[in-house]
Amino acid sequence: MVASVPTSTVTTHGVNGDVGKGDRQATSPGALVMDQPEGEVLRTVEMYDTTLRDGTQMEGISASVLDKLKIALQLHHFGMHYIEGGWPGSNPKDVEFFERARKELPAEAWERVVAFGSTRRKFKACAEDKQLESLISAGTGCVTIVAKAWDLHVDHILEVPREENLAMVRESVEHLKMAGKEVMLDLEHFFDGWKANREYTMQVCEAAVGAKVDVLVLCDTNGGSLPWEIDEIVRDVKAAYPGTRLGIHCHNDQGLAVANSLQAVRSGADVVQGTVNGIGERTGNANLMTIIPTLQLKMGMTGVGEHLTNLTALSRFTDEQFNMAHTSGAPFTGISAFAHKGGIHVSAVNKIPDSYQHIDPAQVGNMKRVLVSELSGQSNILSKVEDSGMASKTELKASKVWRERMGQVLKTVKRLETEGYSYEGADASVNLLVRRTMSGYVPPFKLLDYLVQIWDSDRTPGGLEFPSGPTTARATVKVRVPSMDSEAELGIEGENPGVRLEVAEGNGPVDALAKGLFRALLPTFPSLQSVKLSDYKVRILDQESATQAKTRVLIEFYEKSSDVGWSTVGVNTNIISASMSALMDGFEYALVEFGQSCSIDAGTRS
Ligand SMILES: CC(=O)SCCNC(=O)CCNC(=O)[C@H](O)C(C)(C)COP(=O)(O)OP(=O)(O)OC[C@H]1O[C@@H](n2cnc3c(N)ncnc32)[C@H](O)[C@@H]1OP(=O)(O)O
Ligand SMILES: CC(C)C(=O)C(=O)O
Repeated sequence: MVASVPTSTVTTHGVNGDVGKGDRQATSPGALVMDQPEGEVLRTVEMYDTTLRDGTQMEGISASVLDKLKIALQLHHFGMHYIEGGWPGSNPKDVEFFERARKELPAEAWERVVAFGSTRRKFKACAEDKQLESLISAGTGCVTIVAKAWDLHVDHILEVPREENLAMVRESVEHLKMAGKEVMLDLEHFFDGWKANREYTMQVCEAAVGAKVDVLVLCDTNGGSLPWEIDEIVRDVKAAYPGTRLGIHCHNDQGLAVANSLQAVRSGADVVQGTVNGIGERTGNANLMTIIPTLQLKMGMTGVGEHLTNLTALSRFTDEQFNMAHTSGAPFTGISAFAHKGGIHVSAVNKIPDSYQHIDPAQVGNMKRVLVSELSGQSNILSKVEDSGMASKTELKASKVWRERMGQVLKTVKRLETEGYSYEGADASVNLLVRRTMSGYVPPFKLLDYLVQIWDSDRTPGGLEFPSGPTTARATVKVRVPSMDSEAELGIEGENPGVRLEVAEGNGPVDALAKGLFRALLPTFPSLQSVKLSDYKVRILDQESATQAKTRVLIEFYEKSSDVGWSTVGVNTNIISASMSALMDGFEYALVEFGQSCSIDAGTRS
């Protein structure tokens, strides 16, 4: 399998070996090239992904066959060396996964898929073991089986004589090797077993190595080991079996799975098992989204090569498939992983990005973000102005007017955040705060008034026949569009040429208001056609005020053709007013950012 995926082979260079200048430059600033056992110059470490097997053992996760196929394909594109697909002896869904993966995945992806199972059942011949049979018929080139390595499990869980467990290991490995498989043996509870009875764990290894196992995977199943214990034990097994590839499989019960896996690699492990985003049984598995960039950027290995820039995309795609909320603070891949909020941090990263970033976010496909909040200094606002293209860094530095504007915006942000606004998730509202300080800025429209009626569709208040079904609200929206003042010049009749009054119904008051605003603005600004609302979040700020509480509304928008998104904020004790402020900011931002396309379409006016 190694030979079939040369581009994504992880290679380490020992300090004692000939580490070229180019290799060192590939690491991040200040990173140390990994030290290896003396005399070892070049070593290959492979990435073994168990998202689709151990990952799905996490509470709350249930994946369809299609989900698993989609993830397997992405893992392949990412350059993962081994993709454990599931346990065909466990359930029909996993059987179907292997059947479909063989037919539907590209051949090179299928070559990387691994079937998982266990050693034969106790006191049973391998040839009669249905579970081993299902592993063989899954058709993968590589098979991984789990075996007991801790005498406690042999005596009290499996409840067999220790000799029988050794026979289960030896015969199962031999059986699968006879079937032509590459065989990995997951030695469950290896570290606990070694600490309790080193001699027995070594006998288990001996049985497997004697049967020509390809990889001995040492598992920290309960996740209770410490990095220095991992170091001692991996080195011990490596010394005993220098010619056998070793794997590491760590659980995260102490939050040490990544550290333990990296330590195991330093101590001699050749294959690292883990999952995307660290999902897995209990507190999860070792997070490959942290391990891979660390190996590649900090430990001088080639990792998954140029695929590393897809790390963030893979991480978020997998969350999406499993319907899990993305962890914003996830190292490397989280949306907050390179987000800077404190003014002192932003001031520094604006000068030298590495001052508060351990790597360049682009290396893992992530990006630096600057947040605006009450903890900001002028540097935060400066960043936003520069990013939006309103002014260049040089202009911003040289211009007294800009400095005053930014000071004014900062003051406004701090005052409004005291009142309940939160700007860190509302970049578009920040952008408009800046624009509104600029002389000559004319908002593309002005809200004159609005009215919302709501009703319970099951009743007919006042004897009126209110519509039933999803429609529960009606909004009347009146706006003034300065650019329409020219309508009179174009010969379009009307009492108030710059004013538009529209009515719309929706499945709630905010929906009706959004539709009303769209309707009022679209004829003048057809570019709004491609603007969509994607999310609406409400937060009650002072719950103790009960129904009089202040409400913060955050609305997310996106523009369909460019897929660019933006968010706005509104705060009020009246949820409708808060929503209307956020809605208006969203539309105003769309018009100033994506062009106002002020073609007056008289035909749409009735
Ligand atoms: C550390 C890990 O994560 S290992 C992977 C764990 N993942 C899973 O268990 C998910 C998939 N599991 C399943 O679908 C089911 O548990 C099956 C199909 C494997 C087995 O189901 P059942 O036959 O009903 O057995 P059950 O799950 O109740 O118990 C497990 C049996 O396997 C035995 N067993 C455990 N490990 C091994 C092993 N390495 N080799 C052989 N037998 C084993 C246990 O002793 C127990 O048998 P016993 O009741 O005779 O003592
Ligand atoms: C089967 C093995 C790898 C396992 O999941 C564990 O030991 O945690």
